[in-house]
Amino acid sequence: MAKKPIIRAQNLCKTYNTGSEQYHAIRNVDLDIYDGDFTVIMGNSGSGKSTLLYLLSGLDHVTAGEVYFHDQRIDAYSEREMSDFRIRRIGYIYQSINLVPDLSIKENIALPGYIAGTKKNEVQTRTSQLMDAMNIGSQSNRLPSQTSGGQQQRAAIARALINSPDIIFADEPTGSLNYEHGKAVLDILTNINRKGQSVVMVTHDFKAACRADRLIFIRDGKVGGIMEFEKYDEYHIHDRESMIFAFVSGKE
Ligand SMILES: Nc1ncnc2c1ncn2[C@@H]1O[C@H](COP(=O)(O)OP(=O)(O)OP(=O)(O)O)[C@@H](O)[C@H]1O
Repeated sequence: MAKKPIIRAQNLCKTYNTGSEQYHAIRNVDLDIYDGDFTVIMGNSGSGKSTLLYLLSGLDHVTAGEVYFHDQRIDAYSEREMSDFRIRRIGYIYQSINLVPDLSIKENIALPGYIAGTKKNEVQTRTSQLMDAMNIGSQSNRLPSQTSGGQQQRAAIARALINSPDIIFADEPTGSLNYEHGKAVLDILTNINRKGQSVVMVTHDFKAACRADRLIFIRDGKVGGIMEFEKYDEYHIHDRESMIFAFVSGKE
C-alpha cells in the first residue's frame, strides 16, 4: 500500500537574523514525512536538524515555503490555531527533557491534558496508564530532580503522548542517557510506532538510527539523501548499523 504523507514541506526556508548577519539554516527543502513511519533525521552538528524539526512541528515560524499537515497548511495558521495544533496534534520530546521543576512527575505528564481542556478524570486515568506503560508509576509524586535521567525522559515521552497526538517529534531523546536508559527509551518509541504512531527522531547515534523506516540526511540545511528500510528487527541490527554508517559517511 502506498504511504501517505502526514507532513509535507514545500520549498521550506528558515533564515536566522543575528544583528546585521543572516544565516540560512534551512534552504528550499521539499520533504514528505509518511504517516506511520519511524523517520530518523541525521546530519552533522549545525546542519539544521533541530531547526527542521521546529518547522515541521509548527514550533517555529517558517521564513518562506509551506508546511502541510494532512493537506492542511499549518504555516498560515493564526497564533491561536497554531497553539491548538501544537497541544492536540503533535507531541514533542526535547533533548533537554524540559519538565517543569516544581511539578511532580504525575503533574508534568497531566499538564498538556488540562491545557487541552480534557476532563479531569480522563486526564488522570490516561496519566496513570501512561506512567504504567513507561514504568514510572512509583515515581509519580516525586519532583523531576528526585528521579533519574531515564525516568525523566520516560516522563517526557508520557507527557508528549497525553493528548494522543498524530505524530511525535523527538530531538535527540537519548542524547543525555546511558546505554541502558537510552535503549529503554528507543524501545518505547519503537513500540508506540508499531502500534501506528508516527515518530520523527533526530539522532547522532547510529544504533538509535537503526530504528528507522526512513532515514533523512541533512547537509547544510538541505536534504542530502534519503534511505528506506523494512521495519526494525533487532536480529539485523549489525547489518543495518553498518549500512547507515556507510550511507552517512558517503554523504558528509
Ligand atoms: N536562534 C538562532 N539564531 C541564530 N542562528 C541559529 C539559531 N538557531 C540555530 N542557529 C544556527 O542554525 C544552524 C542550524 O542549527 P540547528 O540547531 O538546527 O542544527 P542541528 O543540526 O540541530 O545541530 P546539533 O546537531 O548541533 O544540535 C546552526 O549553524 C546554528 O548556529
